[in-house]
Amino acid sequence: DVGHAGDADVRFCADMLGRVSRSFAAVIRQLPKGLCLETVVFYLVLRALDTVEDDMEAFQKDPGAKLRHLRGFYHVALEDPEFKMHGVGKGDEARLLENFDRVVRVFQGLTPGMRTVIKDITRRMGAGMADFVDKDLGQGTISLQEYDLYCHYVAGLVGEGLTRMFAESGLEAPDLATSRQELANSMGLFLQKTNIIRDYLEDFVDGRAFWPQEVWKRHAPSAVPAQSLGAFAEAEHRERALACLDELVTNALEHVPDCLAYMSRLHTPQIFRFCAIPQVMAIATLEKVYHNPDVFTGVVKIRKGLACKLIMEANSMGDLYTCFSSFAGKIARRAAALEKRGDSVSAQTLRVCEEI
Ligand SMILES: CC(C)(C)CN1C(=O)[C@@H](CC(=O)N[C@@H](CC(=O)O)C(=O)O)O[C@H](c2cccc3ccccc23)c2cc(Cl)ccc21
Repeated sequence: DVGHAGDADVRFCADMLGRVSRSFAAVIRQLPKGLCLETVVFYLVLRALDTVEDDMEAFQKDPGAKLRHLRGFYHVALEDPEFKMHGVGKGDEARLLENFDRVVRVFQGLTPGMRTVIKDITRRMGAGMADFVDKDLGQGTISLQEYDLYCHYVAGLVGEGLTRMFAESGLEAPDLATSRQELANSMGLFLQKTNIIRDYLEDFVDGRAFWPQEVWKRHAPSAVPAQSLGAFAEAEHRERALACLDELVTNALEHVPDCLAYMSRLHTPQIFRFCAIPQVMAIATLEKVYHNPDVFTGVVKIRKGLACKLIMEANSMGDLYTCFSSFAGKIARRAAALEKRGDSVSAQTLRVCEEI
């Protein structure tokens, strides 16, 4: 029972989830009652916010409007049961915003505790996104510290929100929500950094560059910002581009011990799987992109067959240790071979892989 939100609204949310998130929808649906609908709403609210942040055309005539929408989304969107947005995003994401009032009515049917978490995370994420819109990400984030801060806003906060929702549902211990913020943050950073590394070309074509200048300047031919990032796609800069890529993969791998520590504290099987499946997909993706020039000419995705195998082997910490050490071992072997050829980054990669 979700209060005055009609069944039609709940059905809309369930249908929309399947449209905006390919394989992850099935993972959310297996969550227990008392957490499933809450997570669907949370996912859709975050997706709506992400759609506003991502739209580079809709606010061209009034850039201030994007900042106002991002900073005000938690209040305007989640308080107004008639809230809709037209002309933002495309395809199913635009449809989500045009019918957002239906999500709001389901949100308002959730318990006060759940609403508090979702509203708090939406507020802080929107404010953080707005800060970075100003920084003109076309030049890439400046430093590794800003890279971590951006990932904290768009993904680390999701970890904090989910951790608090797990506790709110009574299915996981509250201590996970208080003392373990750092671990929950790492869960998000690991996923987001993997996405940013994998989506290099796609983002560059969209005029966005999330790769931190602090890293690619070290390897980029000339210090001309926007071109350098694009120059990586050209063959003659291939070696430098791969060194930059390997450094970012190594940086992402540093979060693995925290992610494993976080998941070792989960007790509910469905919640464990909900957290573990994106993690095993990410470690497999990092292994596939490490020192892989295809990253600069297309989007490197793991094969469907491997994805299915990973999903079947994400049921216990034993499964996770096996999966993570297997992929870390593959990366370490590639790094060792590169180090023999005088590669500069691979020694650091080896050190990080030995920690996993
Ligand atoms: C940016 C992001 C990593 C937070 C996005 N994010 C995720 O990536 C999804 C997975 C997903 O959407 N996969 C896509 C793959 C793809 O789109 O390429 C799929 O369709 O299979 O998982 C995360 C997610 C799941 C479980 C625990 C998490 C802890 C901290 C942070 C995020 C956590 C997620 C949970 C929620 Cl509630 C909302 C968003 C996310």
